[in-house]
Amino acid sequence: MTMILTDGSPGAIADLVRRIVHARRGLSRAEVVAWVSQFVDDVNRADAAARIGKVINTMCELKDIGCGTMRGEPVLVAVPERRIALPDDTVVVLGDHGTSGGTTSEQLFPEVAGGATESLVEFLASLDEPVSMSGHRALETIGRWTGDDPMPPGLRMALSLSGAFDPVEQKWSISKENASFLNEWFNLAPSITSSGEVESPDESQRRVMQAPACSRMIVEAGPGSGKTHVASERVISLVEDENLAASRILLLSFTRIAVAELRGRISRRLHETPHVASLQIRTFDSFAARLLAGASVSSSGGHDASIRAATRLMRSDNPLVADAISQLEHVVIDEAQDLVGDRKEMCEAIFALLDPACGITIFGDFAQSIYGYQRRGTAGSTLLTEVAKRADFTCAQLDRDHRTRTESLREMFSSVREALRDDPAGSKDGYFRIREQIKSAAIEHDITGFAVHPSTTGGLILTRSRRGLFTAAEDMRAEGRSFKLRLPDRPPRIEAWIGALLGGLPAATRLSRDDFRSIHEALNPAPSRDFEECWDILLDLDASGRDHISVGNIAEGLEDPPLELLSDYEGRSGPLLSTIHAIKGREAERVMLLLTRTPSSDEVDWAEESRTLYVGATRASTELRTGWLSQKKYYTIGEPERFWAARPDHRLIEIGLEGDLIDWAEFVRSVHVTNEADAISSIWHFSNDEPRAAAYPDPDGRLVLKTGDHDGTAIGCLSDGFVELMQSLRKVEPGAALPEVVSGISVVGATTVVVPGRSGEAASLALMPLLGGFASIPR
Ligand SMILES: Nc1ncnc2c1ncn2[C@@H]1O[C@H](COP(=O)(O)OP(=O)(O)OP(=O)(O)O)[C@@H](O)[C@H]1O
Repeated sequence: MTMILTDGSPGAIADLVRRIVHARRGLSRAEVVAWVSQFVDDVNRADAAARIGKVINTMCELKDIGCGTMRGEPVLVAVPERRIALPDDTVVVLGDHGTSGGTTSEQLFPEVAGGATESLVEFLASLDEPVSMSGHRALETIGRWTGDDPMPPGLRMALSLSGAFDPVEQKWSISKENASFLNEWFNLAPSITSSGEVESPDESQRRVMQAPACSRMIVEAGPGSGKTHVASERVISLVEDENLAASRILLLSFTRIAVAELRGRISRRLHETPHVASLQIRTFDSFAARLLAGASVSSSGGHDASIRAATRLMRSDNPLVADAISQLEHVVIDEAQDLVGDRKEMCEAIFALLDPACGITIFGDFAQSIYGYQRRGTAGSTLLTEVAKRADFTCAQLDRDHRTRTESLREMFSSVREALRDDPAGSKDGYFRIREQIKSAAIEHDITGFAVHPSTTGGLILTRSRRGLFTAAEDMRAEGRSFKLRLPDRPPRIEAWIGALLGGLPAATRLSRDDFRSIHEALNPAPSRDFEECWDILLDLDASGRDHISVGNIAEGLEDPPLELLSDYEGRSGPLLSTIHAIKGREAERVMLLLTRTPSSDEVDWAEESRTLYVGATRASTELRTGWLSQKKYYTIGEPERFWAARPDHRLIEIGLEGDLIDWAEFVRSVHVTNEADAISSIWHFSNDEPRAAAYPDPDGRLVLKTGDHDGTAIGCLSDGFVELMQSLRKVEPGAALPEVVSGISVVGATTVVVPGRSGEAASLALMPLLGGFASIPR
């Protein structure tokens, strides 16, 4: 072995460590440190030893060398070689390779020519702890860790492999490709834009934003033209420039997430405006629920039934309702191309009651109309097409695409939209032509192994159908990849710690900071947010401006929860898997659009299929890829569709859709829950452990979900709707005897729920489990 005086760089130290371990196959750690120290040119021996120690730790962590103990003494041993391909196409080698990286190399691991044994994707996927670091600043190619918290081990390992990394100084220098890969992998670059920055409008946007408050306007424009952006700017301008009172503006959109995003953006901009909280920014469903509650009309049977009841109410000449609606001075509606059936009729009922001076701004894009199956016989009719026929509306356009970052995407966004406009009826040939146009705008297409493709570390993975989504999730799982899953038709999730801490307390309960601290400290397992963070969130929700909180106020604040407490997916890190339908209106830098060879089913609506592909492809701002998916076979049942499968002695049925559990108040009443706090504590424990639960029949003929066996704590109760479906799968009458047990139900999390007060009392809080997977029903 030649003796070299090193510059003390981590790469040089690693090289020396590797040499001696390679030569001796295994020796004590102290011996390695002593041997390497003599070559390190540092006057302070203790510093040098500490430096060498850190490098050795990093090498052990990455299994470049093995570490263990022999007779109580730490030892280092040689381990087999692994070659890891990095996103920038270089290959680094770990383990017992006998390759010298050169004594001045900044890199901890030498680069080699030739094939790799695994990719960085596989390496990172194999780590135990998936890491999502959203909220941190994105990594630059040259940088230094400045977070107050210690650098997560996953990031440390990834940086060590990706280029020059100094584990002592926590500094790095890596290639552009590797940096962008790591940003995606660790969620460092926000992939779904929800930025609240003020962007200066283009001319066409300005015309819409600044139109007189009384104008009635349809704004029909393509993806990325800023419809949602302009919808919120329109509201801001109505308040700031046209002096409309916040309470007289109604903005309706589809999902709670979209509404929370709009509300967040608008209230940040209007924070100095008095009564900004009285802006009515709602989903169609919550608008209907409010209207019914205001008129003391109760409605059961889910969202669609409430929408129909609200429409009937508005058409019933009820003076209170007519008065409330006629007070409005402006109504804004987003995504009008998807307003069909009951929701479309509800909007028309609203319009009929508006004062003639009330303005209306409707945003939509014909090319993104993808809810045809809701139409029920009124083919082609959406709020957008209906209003376009009215003489009292003018049409405006937005003419710039603000989403795309590449020329090929920009070109595809507009040419496919033209193709869709030219052929509204659609055809099979037209569909395949559009598919080819989309594929040629992709930076890669025909990807077959999307689940091992290095691009699928972040961004969106989109499927046409739920069936495709389930299959894609299974493929990712089989490769050990972490991902987030957005299942349509699932209940919304509000962070569970609120229900876990305050659930079951009477609405009138008041808590001081110290009271809350002791509840927070006692919660086991501890919530993911620390005491200070939780307290600040609750003070905001309470909104009374006092230094204590009341449960009733928090419950009221959660009726329109802020975005930071809401999520519409399960899983913590990795790309977001979603159906195209469930992702409309959102965007990401990177999109993997998964195609199936031909759309299945006998009666294909080719125009709708084409528009759906278009919506999927236009979510991408920078990188679009297309891949192939071979869908698994499942049977479906019910509306919305859910999967089931037959087994020799049982059937499996998908569980966890919205409405599969009865609501909290009914659960407490009908299952005779005497101690709500106990039930909530069990739900909290259960949702953290994510084990399986089972449902057992009770004497009243209900299927009660329990932890453990029949004597476990009740944590929920299956709804009549679910039980009916289940009985029909068993091919028995709905009222026939229930099975002795329905097992295998996964508790995938929990959500805080608001429990409406009885007869005018304030609302309170509870915690409900979120279910997933397939329930097993004996034949
Ligand atoms: N004037 C502008 N300047 C800069 N960025 C803008 C501007 N207008 C919109 N954007 C940005 O462009 C992107 C697309 O905007 P937005 O999502 O509102 O479009 P959209 O028309 O609603 O799209 P889609 O129909 O696909 O839902 C967003 O990231 C938005 O912040």
